[in-house]
This record gives sequence, C-alpha cells and structure tokens, in this order.
Amino acid sequence: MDDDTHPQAVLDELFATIQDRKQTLPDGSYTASLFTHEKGENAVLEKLGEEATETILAAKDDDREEVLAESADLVYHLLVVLAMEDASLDDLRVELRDRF
Ligand SMILES: N=c1c2ncn([C@@H]3O[C@H](COP(=O)(O)OP(=O)(O)OP(=O)(O)O)[C@@H](O)[C@H]3O)c2ncn1[C@@H]1O[C@H](COP(=O)(O)O)[C@@H](O)[C@H]1O
Repeated sequence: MDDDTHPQAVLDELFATIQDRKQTLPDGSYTASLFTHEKGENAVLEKLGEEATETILAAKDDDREEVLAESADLVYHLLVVLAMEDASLDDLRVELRDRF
C-alpha cells in the first residue's frame, strides 16, 4: 500500500494485502506469521483481545491519539480474523447494511 491511497480505499487495500499474505505466506511478514503460528487461531484471537483492551484503556484516558493507534491495531487484527474465517470485507459490509 502506498501513501497516495485514498483514505476510503485503505480498508480494501489492507484486506487485499492480508488475503495475499494468507495465500503466499512470505518470509518476514507479520500477517503471514499469524496464519502459521504454533498457537493456531488463538494467536490472532489473543492479539484481538489485547488490542481491544488497549483501545478501551486509551478511551478511558480520553487519549485521542492513542485511541486512534490502538483502534488501527484492533481493526487490522479483526481483518486477519475475518480472512482466517474465509469471510470478506464485503461480507462484513452486507452484515452491517442488513441492520439498517
Ligand atoms: N496494519 C498493520 C498492522 N497493525 C499492527 N500490526 C502489527 O501488530 C503487532 C501489534 O502488536 P503490539 O502492539 O502488541 O506490538 P508488539 O509488542 O510489537 O507485538 P507482539 O510482539 O506481541 O507481536 C505489531 O507487530 C505490529 O507490527 C500490523 N502489521 C501489519 N499491518 C499491515 O499489514 C501489511 C502487511 O504487513 P506484513 O504482513 O508484515 O508484510 C502492512 O503493510 C500494514 O499495512
């Protein structure tokens, strides 16, 4: 992903990168390491819980910058979980739209 990516396209580009990492499992990729971790799915699920807790603590402190940083970690790990479960970002969009 490059710095010119429009903010509205970021989630799609990030998810496409995650799906590519899942397929190709390149050396040195943090994302790939989550798909091949010895703890299995628990590795990313633990990270998801940690990042959720860190987001909560930042919000309790009204620390806007930290809320944004931890939310980014949280969303990234959530997208990895979606990819792991063979769900897509569009599946998530449909789920949310159907609640309108
Ligand atoms: N958005 C992210 C992203 N957000 C968070 N992280 C990683 O998530 C981890 C967060 O863990 P912590 O905050 O607990 O920090 P840490 O203590 O270093 O982590 P651990 O030691 O517990 O693993 C860090 O290792 C971050 O690097 C991410 N890793 C990758 N991405 C995106 O995924 C793309 C592909 O990355 P690779 O798979 O590494 O090529 C990148 O270009 C980014 O766009």
